[in-house]
Amino acid sequence: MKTQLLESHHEVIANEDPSAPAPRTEAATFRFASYGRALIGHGTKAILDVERARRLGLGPAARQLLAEQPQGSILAGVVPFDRSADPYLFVPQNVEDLPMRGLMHYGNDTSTVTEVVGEYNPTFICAAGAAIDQIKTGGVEKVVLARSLEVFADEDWKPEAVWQQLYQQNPAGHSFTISLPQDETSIVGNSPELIAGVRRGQLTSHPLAGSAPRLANRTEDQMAAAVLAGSAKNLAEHAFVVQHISQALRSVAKDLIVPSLPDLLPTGQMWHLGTLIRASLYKGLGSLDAALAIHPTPAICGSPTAVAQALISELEPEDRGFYGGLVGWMNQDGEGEWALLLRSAMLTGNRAKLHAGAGIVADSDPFDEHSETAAKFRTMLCALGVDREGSNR
Ligand SMILES: C=C(O[C@@H]1C=C(C(=O)O)C=C[C@H]1O)C(=O)O
Repeated sequence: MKTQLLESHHEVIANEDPSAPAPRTEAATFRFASYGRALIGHGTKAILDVERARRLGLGPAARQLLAEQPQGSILAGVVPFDRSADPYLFVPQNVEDLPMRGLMHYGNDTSTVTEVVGEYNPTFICAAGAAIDQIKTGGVEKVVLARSLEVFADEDWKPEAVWQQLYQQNPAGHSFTISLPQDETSIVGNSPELIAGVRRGQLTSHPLAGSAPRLANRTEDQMAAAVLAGSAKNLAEHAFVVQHISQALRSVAKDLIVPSLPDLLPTGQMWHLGTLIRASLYKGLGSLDAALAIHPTPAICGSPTAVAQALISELEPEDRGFYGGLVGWMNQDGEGEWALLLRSAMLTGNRAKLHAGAGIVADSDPFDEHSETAAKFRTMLCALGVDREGSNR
């Protein structure tokens, strides 16, 4: 799919020979794997000027920057959860489009974990209780609260190794790394949620809301999925997200096709309710415009958006940064993929900082929501080597 997306790309280096040695891509500034292929960006040719983005709007500024680049360039990067904070979007010096199977050379060779800090988080439980009180008072229906966790290793984390682990565990997700220009930090993750994908003008969005942890016993796991699919609370929460997104997409697309019932999406660690929405993107717009029209969805923020966002700033002890934002890429035809930035970690030296959140509604139980975030952490924890035996689905 990506080969077709980038068929006009003059810098693509094909690597279809299965006997060829795995290309080494340790120095990549961007990696984005989905559908069995990966875009690997090297170097940084240009960075989107945040002043230009403020002046023109992020979507138009991104398209303008791409139009100034040599044919075949792509824009890659991250947009924060908070739309008023600065994005980090850049044009890699060159980009390769490679089959994932040719890239997997790390195996289980990740750093050894020495300490995990924050597995039980009473502050989150109190914040969830306060959010439930606010919801019952009125003015806000749902707020998604997140918490963080730190994992330390005996040596520096290797973003590429963690990325390969994530892909191995969840090949159906969108596995990414981004090297940030400051602090020698990389963001790495495996998102199950496509906010906007565009190919030949056709837009797809696959919002998720409503979750349950996967279970080791096969029968129990199937039961958990069936319970989720029949849960009135989760179905209502899901329908609400789909309605919000369908409405928001009408500003950038037409001919929306919205299934009336969600499907069940399994990741290695979670079951989710998901709805595949399809539409035709208006001419002249790109995949980033579509993603920005939806972001932040009630699945990561809450509803109404502004009230939920204010409550998140009040109740969460730290700024989310890029967690809950967008990660992806776009080419000069506007095609591309933007995923929700979650099931992720910021890697700085030997420290990994993880985030996970859960949607709080009037009948939520703070302890259950804490458990849901614990289940969502498992994607990254397994990739980092904590609890790897729980990742064998
Ligand atoms: C907030 C997270 O996940 C989001 C919330 C979900 C839910 O409430 O069911 C499901 C998927 C994501 O949209 C996270 O993984 O940190």
